[in-house]
Amino acid sequence: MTTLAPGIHRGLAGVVVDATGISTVIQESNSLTYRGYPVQDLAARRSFEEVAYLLWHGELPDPAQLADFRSRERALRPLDRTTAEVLARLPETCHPMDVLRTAVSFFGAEDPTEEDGSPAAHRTKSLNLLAKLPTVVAADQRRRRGLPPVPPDPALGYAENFFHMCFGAVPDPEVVRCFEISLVLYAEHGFNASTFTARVVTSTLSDLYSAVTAAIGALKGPLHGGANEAVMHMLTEIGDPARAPEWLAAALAEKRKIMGFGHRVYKDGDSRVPIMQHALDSLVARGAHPETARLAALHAALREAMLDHKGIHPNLDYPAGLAYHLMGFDTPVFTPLFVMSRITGWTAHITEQLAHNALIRPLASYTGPGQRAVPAVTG
Ligand SMILES: CC(=O)SCCNC(=O)CCNC(=O)[C@H](O)C(C)(C)COP(=O)(O)OP(=O)(O)OC[C@H]1O[C@@H](n2cnc3c(N)ncnc32)[C@H](O)[C@@H]1OP(=O)(O)O
Ligand SMILES: O=C([O-])CC(=O)C(=O)O
Repeated sequence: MTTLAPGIHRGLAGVVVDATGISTVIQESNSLTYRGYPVQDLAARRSFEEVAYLLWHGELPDPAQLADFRSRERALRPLDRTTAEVLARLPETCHPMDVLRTAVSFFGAEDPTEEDGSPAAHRTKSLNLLAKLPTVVAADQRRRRGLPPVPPDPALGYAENFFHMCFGAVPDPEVVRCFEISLVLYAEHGFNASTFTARVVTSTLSDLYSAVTAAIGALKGPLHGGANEAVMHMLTEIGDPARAPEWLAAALAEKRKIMGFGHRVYKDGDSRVPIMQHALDSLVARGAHPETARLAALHAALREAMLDHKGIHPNLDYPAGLAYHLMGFDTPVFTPLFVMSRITGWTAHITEQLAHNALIRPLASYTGPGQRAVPAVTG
């Protein structure tokens, strides 16, 4: 391991770079709050739409505010023809996160108010993205399955409508509820890498679409949001629950990172995991299929082996990855599902960054060659 000069914090580990009023992890009680409300209570009692409103406005909506928010979100869901055509031209070999990144960039290019950074303009743009991203994700999954898009249904809530656009049907309320819980848990998590990326872009006084496009790029990586997809690939690679300890020992010997485990902030377990694991358990209990039982046993066996070998706990991506598989989503779509939720946290942070802006520009300790003369050109 490289020894760093004093004062260097590689990866900004442990560095507090600004203040935020949006969310916090309370280490002593291993809990997470959004605007002061414990996330487990929000997941149990509130819809994802209410949580989005809370993150953006600072307070939960009253019934009239919620009704207005819901009707505006529902009206904004359809994609215009040009956007649908642009996205349909992207090669099917590209990752669904590339489709989302392109979509957000295109929404910015189409928006004549792109440069308007006022809080009111930000709220309109954020709601537009919240409403349209599921339409993009669902149409993309269907295209890859060789199916035409299913238009959004304004009679359905956010989570139900997403299932409807993906599969042409809404599953049992219990499955929809598990999905909604995952959206609430994924919505916001402080200065994580993608949110920080959005804040860096915003700090130059660039526009919201540029910040969100960059955040999608940061979330795609497997050390961050890409881990929920990577969990499923890993479970497929291991295959048999009995193989989990031996597979893990070999992977750790090769210094591989085990996807869905570990966290920069939580060292004794991610506060969101018990809630998501409970939702996953309820999905497993519904599935009579032997494949579901095998995957659940494998998931548990790897979690136990990781705790035994390394003492490292799972993060939210570990139960969310398998839960999304059991809900019927294709594996490459798992990280876009994270985007559909985190768009709320990103845009709340973009607005907060602008309200107290300072250009984010750290320093580096130089380790290259000392100053030297440029040699004369020969020949
Ligand atoms: C929603 C989210 O974005 S949550 C994060 C999702 N990402 C993942 O699941 C990817 C796998 N996890 C990891 O790579 C890491 O745990 C991270 C990137 C999340 C956090 O990393 P850091 O805070 O930088 O911790 P760091 O990588 O220094 O780990 C500390 C020690 O634990 C080990 N460790 C941490 N996580 C893992 C893991 N998943 N697999 C194997 N070893 C691990 C490291 O190898 C290191 O060991 P060492 O001290 O012997 O070198
Ligand atoms: O906080 C982090 O570093 C990663 C994470 O769990 C999240 O973004 O939800």
